[in-house]
Amino acid sequence: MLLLRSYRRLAASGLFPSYKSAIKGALPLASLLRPGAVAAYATSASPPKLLFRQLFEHESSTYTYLLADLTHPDKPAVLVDPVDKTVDRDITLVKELGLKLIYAMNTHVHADHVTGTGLIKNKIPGVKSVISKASNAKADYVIEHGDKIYFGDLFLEAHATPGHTVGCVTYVTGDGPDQPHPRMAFTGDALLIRGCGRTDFQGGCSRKLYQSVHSQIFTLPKDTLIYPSHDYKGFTVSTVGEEMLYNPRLTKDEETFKGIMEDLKLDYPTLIDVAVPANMVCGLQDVPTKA
Ligand SMILES: N[C@@H](CCC(=O)N[C@@H](CSS)C(=O)NCC(=O)O)C(=O)O
Ligand SMILES: [Fe+2]
Repeated sequence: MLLLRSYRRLAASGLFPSYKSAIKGALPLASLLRPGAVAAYATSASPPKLLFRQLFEHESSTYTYLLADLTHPDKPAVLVDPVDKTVDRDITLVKELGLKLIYAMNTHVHADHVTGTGLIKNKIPGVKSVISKASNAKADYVIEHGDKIYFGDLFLEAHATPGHTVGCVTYVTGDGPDQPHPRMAFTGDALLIRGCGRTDFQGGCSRKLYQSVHSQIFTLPKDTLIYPSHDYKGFTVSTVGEEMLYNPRLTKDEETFKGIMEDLKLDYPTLIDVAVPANMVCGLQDVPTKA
């Protein structure tokens, strides 16, 4: 009876044929009464709470993430790792979707691109910048391990994951009835898909990175979705379980990992001398002063 009542509620929402027409034949009655079948409809028809978009900036191969709580009247939203070059695209999207951007957050002080945080703050008054205290960078809010950044009923919890830089954090969606399942982890450059961030500048340390990933990311539920700051190979998303099995660097023991990182011999990012000083102040010095 309870299951039928919940189907009636769904039918009333207009998403499914009415209860009567379903009974008449749109769906066999047996499937209506099978608890699994009805539960599946209830799950897929519940209004989505989380709005999630993965956005890409081609020059630096950077992902920016937009998250919002759609069931809150204000539709509060956060942007993770916005890039200066794509700020107008991101702001247009936020406006088109009717969201209220409240935080522009960084996973770390980026070395390869200038953050869009400063430009966004200038273009949307009221938006607050967020970065870790350990990064020593300037922002409206400096967060520490365990801090929760709320947008509506949803939140991102900061997990300190140093090693690529001293101040790297991974933002993880919360657990609980309101929070998205599976969880999502925005790993910055700590963990890339089938890779990881380099450890040869900005206080980088391969041992720290190894311990960060193993203690803070690989301990999350295996179905946790991994969303990194960059991808250079065409990947968009992975899972904790997948990286624990197939990451060519982090599946090795710590000593082997250290050797791999020492042998990378990557060129310094082209923009490092511009990007790091700019990002230490959340990109603000690039913002034209208002008349
Ligand atoms: N060629 C790019 C920089 C590429 C690079 O160094 N990427 C970083 C992340 S941005 S700090 C990295 O950690 N890469 C790891 C790897 O294994 O590639 C440029 O010039 O901007
Ligand atoms: Fe980085």
